[in-house]
Amino acid sequence: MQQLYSQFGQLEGVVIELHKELLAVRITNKAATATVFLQGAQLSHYQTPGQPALIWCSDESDYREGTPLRGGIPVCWPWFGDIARNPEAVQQQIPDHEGVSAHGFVRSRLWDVVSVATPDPHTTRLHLQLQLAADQEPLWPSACELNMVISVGETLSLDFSVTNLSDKTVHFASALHSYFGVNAIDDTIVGGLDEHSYIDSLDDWQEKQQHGSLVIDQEVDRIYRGTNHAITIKDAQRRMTINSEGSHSCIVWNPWIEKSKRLSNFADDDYLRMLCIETANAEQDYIQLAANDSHHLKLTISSSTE
Ligand SMILES: O=P(O)(O)OC[C@H]1O[C@H](O)[C@H](O)[C@@H](O)[C@@H]1O
Repeated sequence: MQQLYSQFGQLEGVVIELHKELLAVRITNKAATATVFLQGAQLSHYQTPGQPALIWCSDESDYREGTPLRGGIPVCWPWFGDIARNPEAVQQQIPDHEGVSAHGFVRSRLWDVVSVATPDPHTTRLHLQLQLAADQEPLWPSACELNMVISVGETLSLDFSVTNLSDKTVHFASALHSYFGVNAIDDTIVGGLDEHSYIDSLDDWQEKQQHGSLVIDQEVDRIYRGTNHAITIKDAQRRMTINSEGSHSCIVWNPWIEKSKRLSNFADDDYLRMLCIETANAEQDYIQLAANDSHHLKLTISSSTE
């Protein structure tokens, strides 16, 4: 912490802080506030002045090493959800599937801070990195470099990139598992999914078709296909817009009443105030990355009250 503080803690609007066992960078500039944890490069908070927080994070998160926070934007990599539900090519990259947790392993790993910059009073840019050396990771033997650049300003943007440093093509799935804060889930409409097909994981992984806007009035856990355009979340207070690059799939998830009771670090009624729209490379949209190539998964979030 001392070293981080002397490197980056002197910058105006940048505070290095400890939440129980976890280090975080707290950012304040003229346009927004944000908090990013070094564990998992996980953003937990983003808010613009006079607006409710855009990103939701559970008050029950326990801030322990090895446990991702419940909320914010966890990074899922190199598989999404249950490993057994990933494409064969992704599963084959992982040597041993026994007892592995959902959503890969990098969301609970400690990332390095490469730089923090404030190019102007309205923008702060944080660059985090995770180096995976060849044959050092039980769950990922190929050498890869993961970078996350988070820009905090009037909009929030994340650029998650993977560079394949091995001499073979690698295959992976990924997601920026964003938990959005909503005023009331039963007064929330998701736009941008009309006429898209999706996989319904709650109905035997059947393929279905979305017609019109999506209203959340029950448990929802779906992988939408072909979502390489803006998606909107409209509640009583505002419209949030999610733009992505390098992604053709997104997951829409709300645990609703019964699953909320079973979820870790989640209050029974938290489902009323959150909705996950996860910018992803999931299911058939998994990434095949040649040696020395990089893939960028980018997400930009903005909101307006009109
Ligand atoms: O509890 P976690 O491992 O963080 O997963 C939370 C949720 O993530 C995704 O959205 C999945 O589609 C859900 O099935 C899962 O319950």
